[in-house]
Amino acid sequence: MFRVLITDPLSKLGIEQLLDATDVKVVQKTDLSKEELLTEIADADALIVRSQTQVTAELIQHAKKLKVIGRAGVGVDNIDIPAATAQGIIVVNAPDGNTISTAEHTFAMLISLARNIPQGYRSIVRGEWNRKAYVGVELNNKTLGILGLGRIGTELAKRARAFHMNVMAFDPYLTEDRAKKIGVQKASLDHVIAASDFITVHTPLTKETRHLIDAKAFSQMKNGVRILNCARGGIIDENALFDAIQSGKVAGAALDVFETEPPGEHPLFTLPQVIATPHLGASTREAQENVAIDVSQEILHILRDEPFKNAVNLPSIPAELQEKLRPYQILAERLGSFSIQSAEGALEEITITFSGELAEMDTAPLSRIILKGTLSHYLSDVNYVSAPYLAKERGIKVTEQKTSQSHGFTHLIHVGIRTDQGEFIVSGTLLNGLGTRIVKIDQYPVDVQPEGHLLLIHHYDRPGAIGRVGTILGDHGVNIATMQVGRKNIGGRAIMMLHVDKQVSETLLESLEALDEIHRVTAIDL
Ligand SMILES: NC(=O)c1ccc[n+]([C@@H]2O[C@H](COP(=O)([O-])OP(=O)(O)OC[C@H]3O[C@@H](n4cnc5c(N)ncnc54)[C@H](O)[C@@H]3O)[C@@H](O)[C@H]2O)c1
Ligand SMILES: O=C(O)[C@H](O)COP(=O)(O)O
Repeated sequence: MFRVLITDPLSKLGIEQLLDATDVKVVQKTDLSKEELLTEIADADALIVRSQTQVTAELIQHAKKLKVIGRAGVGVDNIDIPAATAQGIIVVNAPDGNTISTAEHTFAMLISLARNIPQGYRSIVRGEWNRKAYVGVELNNKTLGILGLGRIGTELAKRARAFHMNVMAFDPYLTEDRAKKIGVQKASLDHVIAASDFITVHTPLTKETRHLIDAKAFSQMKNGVRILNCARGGIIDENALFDAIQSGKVAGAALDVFETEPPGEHPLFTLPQVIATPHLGASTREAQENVAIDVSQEILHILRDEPFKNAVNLPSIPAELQEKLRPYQILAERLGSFSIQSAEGALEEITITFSGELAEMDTAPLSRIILKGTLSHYLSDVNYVSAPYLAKERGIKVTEQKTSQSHGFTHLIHVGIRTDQGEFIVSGTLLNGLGTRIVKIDQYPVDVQPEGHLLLIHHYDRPGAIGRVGTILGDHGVNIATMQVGRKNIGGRAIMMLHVDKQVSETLLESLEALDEIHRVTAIDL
C-alpha cells in the first residue's frame, strides 16, 4: 500500500483517482508545523504540495521511502530540486492545468490597473464619489511587453491582441516563426523594456530572472509605464519598484506574487498606485481540478512503475518512446553493472555507445539506467534520477555517443569504462526471442546471458587450462552451468566466461589465480 501525503489544499474532485485507488492510502494534512511535517514525511511514498509547503533539504532527508514529490501547479521554487535529485526522488509538476486561469487573472489585473478598478471600488465603499481621481488609460493601441513567452505569456498575448494591443515579447527561446504565429513582435530585453506601456513578467524564478527588473531596468522604461507580476515574487526588485513608483517613473503596478509570501504589511501597499491579490493566479475551480487530476495521475504512474511525462528533474520522455526503450532496460542495467565489476581501479570515465537501430532513438534514458547499474556497485542509494548527479559530483565523466555500425546485429550497446588502471569494454544486444546477451568483452567475441553468478577469467590459451579451472571449481563444490571461451589467436591471451550455480569464495578465486596460465579472475554477480 502506497502512502500519499498531501500537505496543501487540493481539489477533492481532482484527487478522486487517488482516493479510489486500492493500492493507495491518502493522508491529507494541511497547515502542519515543521516538526509534524518531519514526522509525517518519514514513511510517505509520495508527497503532493502546492506553493505553500516548503520542501527543504531537511524535509527530504527525513523521507525514508519517498519516491516522488508532486507539485499541483507549475512553479517548483518551493522544492529543493537538487536535494530531491541527490536522494533519487522524482519531482513532477502539473504545468498545463492552470495556464488559462493565470493568463485570465493577469488580464484581469491588466484591465484593473489601466482603469483603477480596485482603487475606485475602495473609494466608493468609503462613501466617496471622486470620478476625477480615477481616470485611467485605454489598452487599445498600447504596447504590452511580455518577458517570458511560455504557456501563460502566450495565452496572455492572444488576449491582448484581441484588445488591439501591440504585443512585444522577449524570451531566449522565442523564434521569429513562433512570434509571427502568435502575432507578437520578437524583441530584445532592452527593447521590450524601453518601448512598452505595460510590462508583464511570465518567467520562472531562477538565478537569471531574480531581479530581472531592477533599478537600472526601471530607469530605461517609458515614463508612466505600468508593471505586472503574476509569475513569481523576486523577478521584480520590490525595493526598486517602490522607488520607481514614488519617483513617478512607474504609474502603477499589479502584483499577485511577492518576494516573501505572505507579504504582511508591505511598504508597497502604502502606495495607492499598487493593486494586489494574494497569489490567486491559479485559484479557479477549473485550474485546481486540472492540476490535481494531472498530478494524481503522474503520482500513480510513478508509484506503479508506469510511464510518466512531467518530471522536472528528469528529461521528459514521451510515453511512446518509453514503450520502445522498455525492452532494453534490463540489458542496459546489466551492462552497467557487468562493466564496473569487470574493471579494476577507480572509475574515471564511462563511454556509452549506441549502435544500429538504437542510434536512431533518444537513448538518454538508457544511459541513465547504465549509469545506475555502474554506480550501484559503489553507492547504496542510487537510482536513475540521482545517477547522473552523483557521477558529476564524483568527477566521473560520462559520454554518450552513437554509430550506425552494429557489426551484423540490429543494435548494440557498448559500455566502455576507464579507470586509473586501464580500460574495459563490454557490448550487449537483445536477441529476438532469446533475451539479453553479452556479445563481446574487450576484443573477445562471446555469447553470454548477463545474469546470475559469473566468473570472468583472463588466461593464456594453453592446453589443459580449461580442465584445471574445472577441477578447482569442482574441488570447491561449485558447479559450472555454462562456459564460453574467447580468444584472438591460438596460444595468445584469451578469456573464459563461466556461469556458476553459486557465489564463489575469495579462497576459490585465489586458487584459480595461482594457476600459471591464469592472468586474472573476476567474480561478477548480476
Ligand atoms: N500567480 C500564479 O498563481 C501562477 C500560476 C501559474 C504559474 N505561475 C508562474 O508563472 C510563470 C510562468 O509559467 P508558465 O507555465 O508560463 O511557464 P513556462 O515554462 O511555460 O514559460 C516560462 C517562459 O519563460 C522563459 N524564460 C526563462 N528565462 C527567461 C529569461 N531570463 N528571460 C525571458 N524569458 C525567460 C522560458 O523560455 C519560457 O518560455 C512561472 O513562474 C510560474 O511559476 C504563477
Ligand atoms: O506556480 C504555480 O502553479 C502557481 O504559482 C500556483 O500556485 P498555487 O498552487 O500555490 O496556487
